[in-house]
Amino acid sequence: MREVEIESFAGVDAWAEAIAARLAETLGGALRDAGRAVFAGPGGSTPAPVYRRLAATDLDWANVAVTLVDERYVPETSPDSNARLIRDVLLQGPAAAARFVPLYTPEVTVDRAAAVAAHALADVGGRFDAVLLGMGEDGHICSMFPESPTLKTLLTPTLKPTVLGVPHGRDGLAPPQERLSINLPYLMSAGRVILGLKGATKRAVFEDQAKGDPKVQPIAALLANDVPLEVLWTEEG
Ligand SMILES: O=C(O)[C@H](O)[C@@H](O)[C@H](O)[C@H](O)COP(=O)(O)O
Repeated sequence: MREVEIESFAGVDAWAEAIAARLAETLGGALRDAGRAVFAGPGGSTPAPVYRRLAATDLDWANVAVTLVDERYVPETSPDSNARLIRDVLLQGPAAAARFVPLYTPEVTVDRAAAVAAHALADVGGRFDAVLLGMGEDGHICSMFPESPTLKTLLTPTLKPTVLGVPHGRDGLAPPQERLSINLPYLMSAGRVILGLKGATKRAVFEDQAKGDPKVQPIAALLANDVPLEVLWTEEG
């Protein structure tokens, strides 16, 4: 199990600036080396300050594909939609030129939507250059929720990178949503994975979960499977 240093930042501005700069650096490197880049990010309440800064970065955004690490199984008109957050906050200004690859597909089952999303991600290379993750206070990342029936499959390191449908019931939303989530192999094959944490509670959860069982605890799985992980934290919750 790898040890990962938690890098501390005094305040959300410095924290968001540092994360956005590292994501932009990695995307810029992929654009220089391969002429294209792929970014995957989360929804939730944490990433917006990072997305605002990343959106303003001077990159060749027309050659960047932007996608999600997970999605609630709702249309973009829903306030719960992660795609809506990406379109409203990240795909603005210079970044509006990026190609967005959603995970949600209307009028199918969540598992059919996951198969369509897996195909769409494979179409943009089946690998992420830069990934931003958030974490819930239960230690979930992406839609890898404790005790979810899909958790063990999502955390199986030997599968190919893919997207799986996640039954509702564990995400703490009201009403609980079915979800779509990338699996651990997508994080193992990524160029850079940054986990952004805010507040003392999430820091303590990370430190506790890091010692856990990689078969059923996502943070432990990140550390046990050589994910190129950096953890950036700020006290400001
Ligand atoms: O769909 C989502 O909710 C996110 O993609 C999810 O993976 C998020 O990163 C965590 O739930 C943390 O959420 P907060 O940032 O709101 O704490």
